[in-house]
Amino acid sequence: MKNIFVLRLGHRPLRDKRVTTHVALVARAFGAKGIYVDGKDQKLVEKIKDVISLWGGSYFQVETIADPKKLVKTWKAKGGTIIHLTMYGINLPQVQDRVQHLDNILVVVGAEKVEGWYYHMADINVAVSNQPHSEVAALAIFLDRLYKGEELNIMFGDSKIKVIPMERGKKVIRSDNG
Ligand SMILES: C[S@@+](CC[C@H](N)C(=O)[O-])C[C@H]1O[C@@H](n2cnc3c(N)ncnc32)[C@H](O)[C@@H]1O
Repeated sequence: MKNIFVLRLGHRPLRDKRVTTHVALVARAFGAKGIYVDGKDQKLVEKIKDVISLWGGSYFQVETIADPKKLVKTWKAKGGTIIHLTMYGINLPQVQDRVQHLDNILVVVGAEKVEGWYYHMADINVAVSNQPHSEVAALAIFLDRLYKGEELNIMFGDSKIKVIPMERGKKVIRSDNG
């Protein structure tokens, strides 16, 4: 698994609760090692930790941070790459070969308008099509191209619950008598 972290900018606890939760769930499910959320929201952190406790992935870090610019500067100073997902960037098919060789990426996604500073600091501003849509969709497709689809087979060895895939119906097994 690559060293991929997500930085979710501009989280507003009341308005963005659901979308930021989905950004975090996509990050965990599709092969990131953690998420930094710009803003204070302990409830959100607890919610993601509850999912991790049941579905596994205890390595996945969830942290709220007060100074996202410091994180970006530190990430770059340590030799990591900043990928900012924005509809104004270079469309993903044109940069995916370059991106697939990278191991150490901070993927930045916004909520509302993202400050120009992030566009300048990014090593690549990547668009997932040049049409407006959602940070959840953009992150999912970015991770899928980065891992060439292999993230869909991800297994969490420490999960307490496991889905038994079937064409019809729902079956899960639990190892914790829950
Ligand atoms: C709802 S959009 C807000 C976009 C906002 N109007 C702006 O100017 O940045 C929230 C986030 O979704 C992501 N996003 C939306 N459309 C995208 C696209 N086509 N490609 C990549 N990321 C996208 C970006 O990270 C963006 O900051």
